[in-house]
Formats: sequence, structure tokens, C-alpha cells
Amino acid sequence: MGELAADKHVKYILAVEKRKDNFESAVLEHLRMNGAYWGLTTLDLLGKLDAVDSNEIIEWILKCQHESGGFAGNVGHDPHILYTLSAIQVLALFDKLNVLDVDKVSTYIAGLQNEDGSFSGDIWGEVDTRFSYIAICGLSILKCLDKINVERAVNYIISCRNVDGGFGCTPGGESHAGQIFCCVAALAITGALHYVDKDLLGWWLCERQVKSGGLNGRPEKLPDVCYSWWVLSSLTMIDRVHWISKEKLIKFILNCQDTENGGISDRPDDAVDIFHTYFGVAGLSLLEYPGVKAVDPAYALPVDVVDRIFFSK
Ligand SMILES: COc1ccc(S(=O)(=O)N2Cc3cc(C#N)ccc3N(Cc3cncn3C)C[C@H]2Cc2ccccc2)cc1
Ligand SMILES: [Zn+2]
Repeated sequence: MGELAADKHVKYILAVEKRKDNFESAVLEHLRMNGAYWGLTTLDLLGKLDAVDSNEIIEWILKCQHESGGFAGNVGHDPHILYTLSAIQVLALFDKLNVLDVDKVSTYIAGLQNEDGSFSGDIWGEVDTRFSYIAICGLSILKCLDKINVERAVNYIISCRNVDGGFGCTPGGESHAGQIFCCVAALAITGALHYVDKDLLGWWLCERQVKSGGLNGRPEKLPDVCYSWWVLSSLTMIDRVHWISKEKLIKFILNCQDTENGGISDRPDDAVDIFHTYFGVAGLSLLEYPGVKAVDPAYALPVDVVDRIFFSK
């Protein structure tokens, strides 16, 4: 409980990064590119990104690039939009976007847009508003949003808005905090937040806070640290954070730490993992917890990294 055991979490992440083969378990080996983004962004938010060998990581990232321009979750795996964004985000962390063939990567992402403005995750065609966010976020970081039909992309996202003010995976899909983050962040990046009913959605989001102070993803569900990101970043983007208790949420996240071995779990006394460690620290960042760098709620990158992308030469 108490306070953030930052040094323990840094040690935990470095230990997971070191175990080159996979992180946590073989299950997640195919997600290693995501794991790199979760671990390295946490290190940067805690001011310790210089604890890793960026050249070794960048070399590995480029080995995961497919001839199509997309990135896979690990060397030799199939490319997917999910891993392509993580690769772009990690290179942005290291200020190494210049190692990319931007035209090739942006063409891969733009090629996944469908006639109705939606995006597929890969060549198998699954459509989900998650992929709309990933495409818009990735192309925005590469300054290539002009390669897609932004108006159609926004229209598709709006077509997934529900009467409760939330958003689902596809039109008519049930509102879920993960999808709400993706749709609100995509609208924020494309300057289309005026399509969101901030009071209606703010109400649905603030109702996610349960007695323990934690946030859940849907009504009646258990609280989970990763919703500290999905719900809180959405509340931040629509300027309704004051509708929840920040103090109680901070206590919930700190209560999910393993202060002995480092790492943060989804809820108190569960096993820690790199995913919840990241979303816990990123949540604390949005709650302006001392000692944690500011994170951008839409790009899910440290603010200084986003500033460097858009305001440097
Ligand atoms: C431990 O069982 C699992 C179950 C699923 C997955 S997963 O499909 O690969 N994935 C990524 C993920 C990674 C880790 C870690 N390390 C842990 C969990 C977790 N979940 C599951 C989860 C989180 N909160 C509650 N639940 C049940 C999200 C999921 C989907 C997702 C992928 C990428 C980006 C955002 C979300 C991995 C492990
Ligand atoms: Zn979770």
C-alpha cells in the first residue's frame, strides 16, 4: 500500500526484458512487441528508459518487420496492425522514428482501411474500433494521416456510438471501456471530439468507480487496474476527471503493487504482469502522482515524447 515502489517496478521490468525468449509465459511470446511497448513506456514514465540498450531493442524491432511493411509480435510471426503501432511507439520513445521506411509502414496501415471507413487488423479482415484507433494513432505519429480517408474513419467510429454515450467494437456492439478509450482517443487525434456527448459519456465512465476506489470496464464487473487507463484516459480527454475520486483510485492502484518483487496486478493479491504494471503506472501518471512523468491520454506516450514528435524540427 503506502506509496509507489518505483525502483522495484523498474527492476521487475528490466528482469522481464532481460528474459529475451519471452515475457511472463509462452502465451505472451507472440505479443512481445506489445510487451516491449508496455515495459519501455513504464520505464520512461519512471525516468529510467536509459537503463536499457536501445540499439539492441531497435535491432530486434526491425527484425520483426514483414515485407508488407507491417510489424509482427515477434520475429517470424505474421504482421498485424496491433504490433505495428507498438513498434512505432517504441521507436518514438527512443527518438528513432528515422530508422523507419515511413512510406512502407504507412502504406501497410492505410491498406487496412475498408470502404466503410473501418479498419481491419490484418489481411484476415477482422474489423474492430480498436483497429481504427491503432491506425489513426500510428499514422498520426508518422504524420501520414493524409494517406487515409479521415472523414470516413470518423463516420465509422460515430456509427459505433451507443445511446448510453459509449462505444462498442462494431455498430450496435455493447459499450465497453476499452472500446470507449479507442474511439475517444481516435476522435481526439482527428479533432472530432465534438461528436462525443461529454456529460452522457462522462456519467457512464464515472459510474465505473466501485466502492474500493477501483474502476471496472462495464456495469457489475470487478474493478481492474487496466481500466485505470481505459476509463481515466477517456475521462481526461472529455475533461470529466473531477467526476471520480482520484484519491480512492490512487489507493486502489497502490494496493495492487507487489512491493516485495515489483510489478502491479489487475487487482489486489493477484499475480503481477507487465501489462498491468504499465496501465497502473500510466493511470498514476494521469492522476498526477508525484515522481511519474506526464503521459498523453490519446497517444499513450510520455508528453515529452509527443511534444518532440510534433513540435521539433
Ligand atoms: C493472462 O491471461 C491473458 C489473457 C489475454 C491476454 S491478451 O489477449 O494477450 N491481452 C493482453 C494482456 C496481457 C497481459 C500481460 N502481460 C495480461 C492480460 C492481458 N489481457 C487480459 C486482461 C487484462 N485485464 C483483464 N484481462 C483478462 C488483455 C488482452 C487483450 C489486449 C491486448 C493488447 C492490448 C490491450 C488488450 C494475455 C493474457
Ligand atoms: Zn486488466
